Amino acid sequence: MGQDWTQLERALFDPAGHPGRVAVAEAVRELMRAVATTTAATDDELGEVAGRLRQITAGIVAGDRCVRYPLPTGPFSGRVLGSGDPVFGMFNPVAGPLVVTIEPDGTAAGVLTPSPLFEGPGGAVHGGYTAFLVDAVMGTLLRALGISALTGTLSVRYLALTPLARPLHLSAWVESTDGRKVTAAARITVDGRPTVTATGLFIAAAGPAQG
Ligand SMILES: CCCCCCCCCCCCCC(=O)SCCNC(=O)CCNC(=O)[C@H](O)C(C)(C)COP(=O)(O)OP(=O)(O)OC[C@H]1O[C@@H](n2cnc3c(N)ncnc32)[C@H](O)[C@@H]1OP(=O)(O)O
Repeated sequence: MGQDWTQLERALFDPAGHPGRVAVAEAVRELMRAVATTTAATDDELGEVAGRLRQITAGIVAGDRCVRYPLPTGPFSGRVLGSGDPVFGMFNPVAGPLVVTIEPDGTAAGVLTPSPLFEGPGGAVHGGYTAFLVDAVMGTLLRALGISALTGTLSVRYLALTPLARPLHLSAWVESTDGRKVTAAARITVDGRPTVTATGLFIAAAGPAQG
């Protein structure tokens, strides 16, 4: 594996240089969780909170796209830090954020404790969300390996319900490459037990890498 990712992230994206943006994303993440889960506040109280929140939002000029740094292309290893990405972006309140590390052996490992905002049936994590996570960890791995590719076909097998409020351990690796077609695989494990496996057929860009 080539250059250490941490050298690259320092050059391209240093969260320490944007403490306000990182802090506001974290605060909004906490707010979303509180709003979606509170049983203590009355409807009147929440209506009053909504008014105050609208005042805060009115003081921030919104743009059309998430603020994000250009995505580097690999090969790199080490921890991936994201900016505006919805999976691991530290500037994006919707992001887990998933912490992804590209291992020296060319695989990816990630960990995330899912928010109750992503609850699906049976008090477990929504299957669309786990599909989102496995797609992202495979896509990130390919990018880190220097392959700029889009998901062509994603196949997800749900082995068991994925519990909320437990750390999800994600792993991804490349199965095979056939010209522009790259097959990657991923798994989610909770407490040592696999709950989701996935295969992604990624189609590498015919031209230069996209940001
Ligand atoms: C370092 C890390 C940094 C951090 C990075 C963060 C990254 C974030 C990661 C987040 C990750 C998020 C990830 C996302 O969210 S990616 C977003 C979701 N994906 C898309 O939106 C893709 C939309 N589709 C397309 O753009 C095109 O259809 C693509 C690019 C897929 C192919 O169109 P293209 O015109 O280029 O291809 P071609 O027609 O010349 O065909 C070429 C070959 O491919 C085969 N084929 C084609 N399509 C499919 C298919 N669907 N399944 C299976 N196979 C398919 C085809 O048969 C042919 O094979 P053959 O006949 O040669 O054998």
